[in-house]
Amino acid sequence: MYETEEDVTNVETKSTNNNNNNNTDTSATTNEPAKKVSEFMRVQKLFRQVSKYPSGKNIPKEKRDPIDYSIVLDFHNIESNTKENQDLIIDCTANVTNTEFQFNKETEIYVHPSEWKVYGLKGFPGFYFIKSPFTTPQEKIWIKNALNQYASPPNNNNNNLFHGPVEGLWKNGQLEMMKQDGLDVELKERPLDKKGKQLPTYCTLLDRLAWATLGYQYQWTPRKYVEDIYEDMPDDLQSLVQKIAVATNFHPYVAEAATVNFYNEDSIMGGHLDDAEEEMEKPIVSISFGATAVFLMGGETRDIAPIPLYIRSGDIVIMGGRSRYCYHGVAKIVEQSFNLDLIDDSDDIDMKYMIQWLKEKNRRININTRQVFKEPKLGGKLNKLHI
Ligand SMILES: O=C(O)CCC(=O)C(=O)O
Ligand SMILES: [Fe+2]
Repeated sequence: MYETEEDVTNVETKSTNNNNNNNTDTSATTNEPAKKVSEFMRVQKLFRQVSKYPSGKNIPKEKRDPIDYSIVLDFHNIESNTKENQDLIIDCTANVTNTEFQFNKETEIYVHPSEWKVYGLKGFPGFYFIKSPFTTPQEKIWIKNALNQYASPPNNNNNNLFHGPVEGLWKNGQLEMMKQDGLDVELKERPLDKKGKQLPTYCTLLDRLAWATLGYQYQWTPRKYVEDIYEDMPDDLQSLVQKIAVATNFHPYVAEAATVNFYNEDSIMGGHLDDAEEEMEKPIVSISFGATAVFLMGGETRDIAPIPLYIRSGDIVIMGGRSRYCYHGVAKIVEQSFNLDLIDDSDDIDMKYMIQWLKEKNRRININTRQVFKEPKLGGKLNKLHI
């Protein structure tokens, strides 16, 4: 990962290691000179709105031409698909739900596998789509994990690259939000970063949060994993994806690394391959929460037109087999698509603020895991697992 077409052609450079929200697309305009664009880029552009008047002034969001979503494949509403898309959908439910899962305490609130709906895509062997198997409380647990734990040291994230380790990112950001709401909280002075400058507000850092890494910490500049840069993989994430691997016949599977992506209403992820792993025969297992994405599932070159499909809150995508070698990306976060079931009316104040923060910018969290080594090493901790 991630050399995108933007990087290659310099049409729009997406940097992964600076301090800006690297996913944010600020470039959509119709007045670009005609260029030879790949099929991947052509489809990606169908989901970009003209954002500037010829004068260069910004067009307000509500005045932009609406996007035509009619070609987007929807596994949640099979009947509503175009005939072409219906022909691509393979119902694999029976193969998967026959598998017996060991449900344990942490996982018992998933919908039981016998009730899962699982689909494949014609022409993409090894690709599976599991319609959200999470209950709403379970979705909230993953959101909390991502914000509290995954985006904090010792795991790396894009803010840490720039400022050095930022402790308590969510906790401190929430205190700032509570203060803004007029609540009686005391804010501590923000520490200095690695360059000796005071950290920006935690809310600013949360707004810029674009990615975090788990397990073997992917090194973005040399584009590789380094054997001795490893932090513990969370046990609950390991347990979840191993069950998915059993269900989809990729067992045994050891998640040794994960990328956690934080999207907002303006984010995109350009077409890319995830090919830094020595082990490419094991799938990428990808879970998402919050807003809905238009995901592009492409071919082994950018010259093949990708299939746009919706990924909603709680859905799981498995890219194994040949689909592990295919270009993919996120073309659009669908306007006002935040999963309203997540709105929290409990007494859990942290959860309430997390959901509010996600909803206010139609945010989406994606967690995707990979096995890195052919002989999994898990940072020397493999014997902890029972696979
Ligand atoms: O957000 C997604 O659904 C895709 C993320 C992805 O492809 C990646 O992190 O490599
Ligand atoms: Fe990817």
